[in-house]
Amino acid sequence: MPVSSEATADPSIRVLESARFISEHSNDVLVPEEGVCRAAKEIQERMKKSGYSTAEWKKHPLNPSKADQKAIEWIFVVDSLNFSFWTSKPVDQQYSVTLDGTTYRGYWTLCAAINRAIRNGLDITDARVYASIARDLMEDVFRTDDPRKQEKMPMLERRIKVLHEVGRVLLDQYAGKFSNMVKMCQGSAQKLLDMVIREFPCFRDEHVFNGQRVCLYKRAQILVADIWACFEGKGLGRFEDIDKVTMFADYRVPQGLYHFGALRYSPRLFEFLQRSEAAVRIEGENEVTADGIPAALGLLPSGHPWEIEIRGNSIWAVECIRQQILRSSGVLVSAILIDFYMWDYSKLHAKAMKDIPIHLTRSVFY
Ligand SMILES: Nc1nc2c(c(CN[C@H]3C=C[C@H](O)[C@@H]3O)cn2[C@@H]2O[C@H](COP(=O)(O)O)[C@@H](O)[C@H]2O)c(=O)[nH]1
Repeated sequence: MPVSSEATADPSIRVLESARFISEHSNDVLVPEEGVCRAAKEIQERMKKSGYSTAEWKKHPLNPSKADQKAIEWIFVVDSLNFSFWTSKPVDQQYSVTLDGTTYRGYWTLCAAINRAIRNGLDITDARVYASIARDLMEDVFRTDDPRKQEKMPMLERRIKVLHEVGRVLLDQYAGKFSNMVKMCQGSAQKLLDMVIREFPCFRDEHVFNGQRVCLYKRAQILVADIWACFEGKGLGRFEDIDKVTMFADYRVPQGLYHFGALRYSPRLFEFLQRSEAAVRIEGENEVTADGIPAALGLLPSGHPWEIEIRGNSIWAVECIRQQILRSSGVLVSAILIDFYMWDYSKLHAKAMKDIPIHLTRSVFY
């Protein structure tokens, strides 16, 4: 199934076609039918019991509690930097940020650091601030408050470059506000995705797999999904075509899908992933390649076939789960809510998943 390479097809449709193409041409990752059925049953029951909905989004203490234009600027900066938090360090050495007595790791360090900066008087969600922010200021934004910890926020240089790039475009063409781009899409998530992918190269999560261009658009789609969830599908977060948005291909949800049996790796891939975590723990990620991406033994370079197989099959697995839930119960669940649920579940049950390795890629895409 060749991927519609033309930009005419909606971005999320291009992602879904890419996911199907990747799944049909994978050698080391599989979406087992019986695992999908088991996962669909389990996930649907759990989501129903927890009453999982967009209302959950604002309940998290680090997410904006009010759906307004400030929240949109906050979501835009966070989702511009929403990539590559994984660490091979033991928990007590991991980079962390503490806010209001809670210590955060992984993705949540980004949100805690942004909120701490705003409280300290630096409005890091204002394009006039971040479009030209200096390195020392960004080091302070992401400082850890535990002097015993050596580890820092990964890929600081790339994060500064991303902020400069996206801030410049907003100031030059959208009066410095991402909410102006949201208003221009007239309630179409796909139109907004098109604009984001066109205007911001760092969101252009596209690769070549098996000779075909494939689109994964993880950060562009989660940006739209976070706005939709924050506004609970109303006002500026009302998108009549939101249901086309797919799962967001990161490195955490594949772990949860594997745990539920909806994803399987070949023995050689599984063993490589296990060894990588150990290798990176010993080796560290010292040397940095030309474009500022750290390289080391055991890392999967961005665009590696195995990385694309894991990410593409994760999108496809969630689509199969979504279709299985519809078939078995007549209930239409969005890929977004399945994704949000699976991500939260994977974080909550990290211990139960510790023997399922994640792939280690340093990338600005996820
Ligand atoms: N597929 C998917 N990937 C997601 C998220 C989120 C955060 N969204 C939550 C925030 C508000 C809503 O309540 C959402 O639940 C972050 N990530 C990705 O995970 C990785 C971080 O993992 P760790 O190192 O373990 O923290 C990294 O690639 C990051 O880009 C999601 O929802 N889905």
